[in-house]
Amino acid sequence: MKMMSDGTIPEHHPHCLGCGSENPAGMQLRTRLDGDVVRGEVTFDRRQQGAPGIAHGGAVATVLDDALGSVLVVLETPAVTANLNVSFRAPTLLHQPLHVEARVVERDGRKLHLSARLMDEQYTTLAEATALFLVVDVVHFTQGGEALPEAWSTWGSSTT
Ligand SMILES: CCCCCCCC/C=C\CCCCCCCC(=O)SCCNC(=O)CCNC(=O)[C@H](O)C(C)(C)COP(=O)(O)OP(=O)(O)OC[C@H]1O[C@@H](n2cnc3c(N)ncnc32)[C@H](O)[C@@H]1OP(=O)(O)O
Repeated sequence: MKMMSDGTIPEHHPHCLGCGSENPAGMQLRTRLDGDVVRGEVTFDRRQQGAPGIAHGGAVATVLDDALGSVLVVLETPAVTANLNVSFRAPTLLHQPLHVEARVVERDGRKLHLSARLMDEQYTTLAEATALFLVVDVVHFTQGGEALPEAWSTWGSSTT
């Protein structure tokens, strides 16, 4: 299990590994492990706006997918999103601190069934996702021709 000394989960985006930079679309998502659940906080701003004052659904899906990616870091298991199903339960407002959580539901061979939830400050659900991740060999991530983070070299890459 891979964590920093303060319990936070290291940044898992290869392009900004270790630099404390932003996630896709400029979203800052810091995650930590709480029992079996990855928890994090995120605040959307105008860069993620869809309708006026409201986050774009694609940005919401990105945060949920990214929180699920943190679960992979905890598991130290290379996997990719095969299917992501998002239910939007209430408008996600910009400029509000939000809670995110993600967890493993079930593992069946290469198939990782995961779930994630985005909540407002009062923990009211705004969006929830179920996802199928498929465990892949590390070779999968070399297809873009970029160097892989050193930390990934110790991860289990068994796909069985
Ligand atoms: C050692 C170090 C390693 C380091 C690793 C770091 C880990 C990453 C950590 C951090 C990363 C950054 C953050 C991540 C954040 C979010 C993750 C993303 O956004 S990932 C990008 C978007 N996703 C893709 O680009 C996938 C594109 N798709 C593919 O590459 C393939 O389709 C793939 C690998 C997913 C599956 O291809 P196949 O050839 O390996 O497997 P087949 O034979 O098609 O399927 C296997 C089983 O899964 C089912 N399956 C496949 N796709 C399905 C789907 N969409 N829905 C339902 N079932 C599906 C099939 O029906 C089959 O099931 P049956 O074995 O017959 O029971």
